Amino acid sequence: MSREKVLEVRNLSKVYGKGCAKCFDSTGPEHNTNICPHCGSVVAAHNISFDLYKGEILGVMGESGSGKSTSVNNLFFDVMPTSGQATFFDDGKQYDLFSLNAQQKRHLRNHRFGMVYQNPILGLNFNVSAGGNIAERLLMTNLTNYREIRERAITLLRRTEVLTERMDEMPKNFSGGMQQRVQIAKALATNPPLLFLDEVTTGLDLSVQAAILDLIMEIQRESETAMIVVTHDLGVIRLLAGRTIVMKYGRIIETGLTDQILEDPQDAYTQRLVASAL
Ligand SMILES: Nc1ncnc2c1ncn2[C@@H]1O[C@H](COP(=O)(O)OP(=O)(O)OP(=O)(O)O)[C@@H](O)[C@H]1O
Repeated sequence: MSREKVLEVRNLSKVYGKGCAKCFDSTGPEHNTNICPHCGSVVAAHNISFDLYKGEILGVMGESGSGKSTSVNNLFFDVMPTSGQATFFDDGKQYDLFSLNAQQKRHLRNHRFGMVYQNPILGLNFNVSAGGNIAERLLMTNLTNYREIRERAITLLRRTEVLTERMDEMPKNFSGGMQQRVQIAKALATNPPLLFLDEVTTGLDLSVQAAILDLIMEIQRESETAMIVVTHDLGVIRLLAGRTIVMKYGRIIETGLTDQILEDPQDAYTQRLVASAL
């Protein structure tokens, strides 16, 4: 795997609420809470640091409420961080993500990042056809010709194994698995170098989950897209992620190669997570 850095995150923190001077020292795994006892604010993420390389899939694992989504949503600009830095490296350019203006953020979201949410309603426009959803994203690129856009949408839907006969139907008529495939097709429309996947198989039937995970692995093999996969599911981590971060009460409690973490977890919490999945 190439070691070209795509993303560098340093000391990212997010507090929901007004916050106080004691928030960080009074929360975290050693306090068994992410709620500050002094001011009631939620320390959703604190001191999150990691690097991501081209072609790599990084897993972010932890139980519900541990801060996984918050950490990723900061990077996709869905949430504003309380503090920290994140640098995105793209085509010889460097972007300090948390200092960008609204237009620059829009540019990265529309052209260079892709996001697939657990809930397809967040990633798809349910009032527009499947093909139209992809066209919306393609229109943000240089493609303006109707036929070219439709052909590219067909290619993407074929790639994600959505029947192209159904491309003019609304995604609300589709099964959950198909909605996820359309979301993935839409996210890939601009060939983004960075893709965020947040619990994308949660709630789907096991066989549908397996097919979506296969698709993600195929995409990784054939493109150099770097991905961050957020999940509470150890099976997803095992299959997809080369390296993994384990979070608890807003902190990273363990990080390393996925094989190592699963075979020899160092932290007691990770040991319990791994044991419970056996
Ligand atoms: N808008 C918000 N306002 C207040 N608290 C929030 C908000 N969003 C998230 N939180 C809190 O931040 C903490 C981390 O939430 P987050 O969604 O990042 O966790 P998660 O690990 O992704 O969990 P899940 O898998 O359930 O989504 C939780 O305690 C959550 O209740």
